[in-house]
Amino acid sequence: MKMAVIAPKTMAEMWTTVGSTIASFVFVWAIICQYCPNELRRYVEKNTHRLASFFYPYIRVSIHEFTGTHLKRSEAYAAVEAYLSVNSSNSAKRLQAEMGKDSKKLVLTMDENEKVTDEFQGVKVWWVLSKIVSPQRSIAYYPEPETRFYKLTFHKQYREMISESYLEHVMKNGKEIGVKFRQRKLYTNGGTYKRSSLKQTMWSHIAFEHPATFETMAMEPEKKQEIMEDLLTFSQSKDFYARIGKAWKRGYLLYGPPGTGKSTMIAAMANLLNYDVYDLELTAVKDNTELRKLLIETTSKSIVVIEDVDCSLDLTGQRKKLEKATEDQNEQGKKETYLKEPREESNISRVTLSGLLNFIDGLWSACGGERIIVFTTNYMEKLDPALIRRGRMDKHVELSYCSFEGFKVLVKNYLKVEAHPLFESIKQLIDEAKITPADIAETLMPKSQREEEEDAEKCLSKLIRVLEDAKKEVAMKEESRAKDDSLLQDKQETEKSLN
Ligand SMILES: Nc1ncnc2c1ncn2[C@@H]1O[C@H](COP(=O)(O)OP(=O)(O)OP(=O)(O)O)[C@@H](O)[C@H]1O
Ligand SMILES: [Mg+2]
Repeated sequence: MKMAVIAPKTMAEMWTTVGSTIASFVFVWAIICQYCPNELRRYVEKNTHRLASFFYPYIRVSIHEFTGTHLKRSEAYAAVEAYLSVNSSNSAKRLQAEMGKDSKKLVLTMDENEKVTDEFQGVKVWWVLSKIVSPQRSIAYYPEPETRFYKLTFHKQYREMISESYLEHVMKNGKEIGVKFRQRKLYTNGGTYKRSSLKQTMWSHIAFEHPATFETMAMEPEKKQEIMEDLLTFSQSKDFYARIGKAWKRGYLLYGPPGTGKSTMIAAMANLLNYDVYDLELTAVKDNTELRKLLIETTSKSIVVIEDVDCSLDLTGQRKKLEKATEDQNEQGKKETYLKEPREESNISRVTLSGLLNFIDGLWSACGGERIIVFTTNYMEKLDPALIRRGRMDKHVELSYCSFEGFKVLVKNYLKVEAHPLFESIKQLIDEAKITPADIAETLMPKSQREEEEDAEKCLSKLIRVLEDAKKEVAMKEESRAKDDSLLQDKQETEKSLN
């Protein structure tokens, strides 16, 4: 009974003493800060830290999302994030949820300031996710620049074991988990988002969910097989590239008329290799420096795509104009004039051909590794030869009008038909009709579920009519071209005879 009366009083007294000691310490510290010379202040500060760490038995390790001058998200941070999402999300009470692989399941990761415990070989460690908000706010409308970091705390007696075995275990597992569970992403640089700090990415992304595969692509089987083998060989050739001293990347140029499957093939490539896709909108890139920054921010195991590269920039023109300027009087002056011209209009992209060439195979292009660069174009002849020479664009793939082999793939995909008496007529027509897989796909598209099951014949008959019309059109075009050619020839001969 006596104890029960005395204990609260003693506790209260004790807290009063602790409180007044802290208050006196703060008071003395404030006086030191205000009146003491800097040297003395630094001396007191240093020794206070030493004293504190002498009594504090724990060690802390921070793993930042972006570090110092690094422009890329830290791989170590990503590995810790993945590791903790699997190993410790059960013990965290506040979690963040993000869509996982193929949008099937939510992946949970710990929320900011949440503390979780992990155990390794009987040793307990603690992880906390924190963030630092930079005191310099750039522009009021944009979010404050902030960086996040994981803080690992463990007892100092396990220092060696944690720094040698545990961290290695976290990195190894985290990377494996990251590859296994990550939702692949489709990135673009085309948005209106502006960077508020160096540490925010220039790419925005959504989940990559394109269903195209090489199996569903209409192409000659041998050509398809060759491309698939080339891609798989590339993805397994890390050591080979290191041995021959070449950056681990490969360039693909896909060319052909519209609707022949260039974009579809990029999706099929990404699905085959399990890569992310960076769809680079070149016209939205301000200049070569921004292009380089975008490149540095791409991760490995990715495909960087520039669609319709002939339309993206006046690459051929740029070079020609430059050459002309060089030939003209006052070489240097003219060259500079041209280069400065677009600066007046701030929206015009100032990416140059040499900037793009550097992007593909300059020194920076090697960072990250395991990257495929794909250009697509409808007009290969419009491109500067330097841009597409072998070594830069290692593989040139022509996607052309639909062949009979391609048709068989499409009809199997769309109508689930592998053989039909009407196939023979289609085989006779298809090469001369010069029709794209996109047009065939549209004709074969069942208008209802019933049609798919019951009326393949109707679709195939319709396709035959479409092919016949297309064949007639091709014949007419060829006839008119022949007429034009002969007219031109006549004109030239008349001119020659007059001269
Ligand atoms: N080779 C192909 N195999 C299967 N489907 C195809 C093929 N080519 C085209 N298609 C179909 O046609 C549509 C358009 O194709 P896609 O966008 O890939 O053509 P593209 O060559 O990229 O055209 P563009 O030059 O206009 O960008 C696709 O949605 C796809 O369904
Ligand atoms: Mg396309």
